[in-house]
Amino acid sequence: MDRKSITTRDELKSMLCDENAEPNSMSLSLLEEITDSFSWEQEIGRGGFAVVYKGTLDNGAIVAVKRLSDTHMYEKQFHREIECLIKVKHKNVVRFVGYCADSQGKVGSYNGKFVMADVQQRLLCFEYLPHGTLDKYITGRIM
Ligand SMILES: Nc1ncnc2c1ncn2[C@@H]1O[C@H](COP(=O)(O)OP(=O)(O)OP(=O)(O)O)[C@@H](O)[C@H]1O
Repeated sequence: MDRKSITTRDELKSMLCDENAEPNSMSLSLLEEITDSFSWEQEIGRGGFAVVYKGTLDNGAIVAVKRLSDTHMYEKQFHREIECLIKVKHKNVVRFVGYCADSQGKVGSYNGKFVMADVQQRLLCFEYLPHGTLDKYITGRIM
C-alpha cells in the first residue's frame, strides 16, 4: 500500500493511459493546478454535496474533479466512499481516478483572538464524461 501519490501532470497522464492502473492518492497542488485553482470557468456542475470542475491536461485529456463541501462527510464516511469507488470497476460506471484528503492548519481571528483551525479539503477525481447528465442524454437535451 505504499504507492507513490500522483503529484504531476505527467504522472496523471500516464495513469489515464493505463486502463489497468489503480486509483491513487493525488496531491492538492496538482488538482489546483489542473482546475486553475478551482476557478468558476472550470466549473462543470454542482450536486448536493460537491462542486465539480474540469481538470485539463496539456495532451487534451480531461478529468472531473469533485470538491466535496467541508460539512459533507465525516472521515470514516469519506474512507468508506473511497473504498467502494476503488472496488467498482465496470464499463458502465465512470472510472475513478484518485482522491485527495488534505488538512492544513490555518491561523485566523475569532472573537478578537488568533486561533489555529484545521482546514480540510476532500476531493475525488473521475474520468470526464463529455455528454452531460444521463437524464439530458436520454431526453435528447444534449447539444
Ligand atoms: N465524471 C464527470 N464527468 C462530467 N461531468 C460530471 C462528472 N461528474 C459530475 N459531473 C457534472 O457535475 C454535476 C454534479 O455532479 P455530482 O456527482 O456532484 O452530483 P449529482 O450527480 O447530482 O449527485 P449527488 O449530489 O447526489 O452526489 C453532474 O450533474 C454533472 O453535470
